[in-house]
Amino acid sequence: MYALKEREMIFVFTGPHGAGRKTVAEMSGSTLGMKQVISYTTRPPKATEVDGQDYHFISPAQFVAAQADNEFIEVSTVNEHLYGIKSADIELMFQQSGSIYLILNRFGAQTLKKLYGEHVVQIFIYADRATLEERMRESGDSEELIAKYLSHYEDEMAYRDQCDHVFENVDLAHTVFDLTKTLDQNLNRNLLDLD
Ligand SMILES: Nc1ncnc2c1ncn2[C@@H]1O[C@H](COP(=O)(O)OP(=O)(O)OP(=O)(O)O)[C@@H](O)[C@H]1O
Ligand SMILES: Nc1nc2c(ncn2[C@@H]2O[C@H](COP(=O)(O)O)[C@@H](O)[C@H]2O)c(=O)[nH]1
Repeated sequence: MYALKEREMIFVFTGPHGAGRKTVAEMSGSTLGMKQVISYTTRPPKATEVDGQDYHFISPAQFVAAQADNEFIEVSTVNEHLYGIKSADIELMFQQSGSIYLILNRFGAQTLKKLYGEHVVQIFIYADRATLEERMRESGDSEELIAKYLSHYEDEMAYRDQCDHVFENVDLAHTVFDLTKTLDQNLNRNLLDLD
């Protein structure tokens, strides 16, 4: 496991699927010069997804081999597919930036908190169930997939109390504004004059 240096910080974005975690994390992350650690998954890519950008898409055999080599710091199964974060990727991203971010379900968030303690800031992004359903439908997810994702909604929502910051993502510009300000304060930079 990569040993963090004193000032290195990990921001974990968690919350229900489709809440906008990826969207807001990328927007605030790029403003603050943070690097994302991309997960590996055995899930097939969706039409709009790019390998190496959204996920590293690998076969179940490749995933199992990497797991046997102890390459993953954390592994989770979601809707019958495997997801994981490689320790080497955390180290690599820290070579490029003093703070990194990941987008994980509650199990991944919990694991990173356990491993890295005070270095981890957990950020919960959510929207109400009907809004998420509408967003998933708009993005072209099948009814079967929408039902699968929504079956985790209540469990993911219950994790909000474990998180350091909670944002309801209704108006995107508003969420990104508040989030960027919060991250900036967590980094003790106060570089941004957002008021
Ligand atoms: N505030 C918002 N208002 C309307 N649409 C939004 C808002 N935020 C994000 N979206 C849209 O909702 C969809 C889901 O967003 P995103 O992929 O960022 O969510 P996520 O929580 O990362 O989910 P996933 O589990 O797919 O990674 C995307 O089509 C995105 O453009
Ligand atoms: N615990 C982990 N959760 C992860 C990881 N990579 C992604 N995720 C989360 O899984 C669900 C499903 O993702 P989807 O892209 O298939 O909709 C979602 O909540 C992701 O944030 C990981 O490495 N570990």
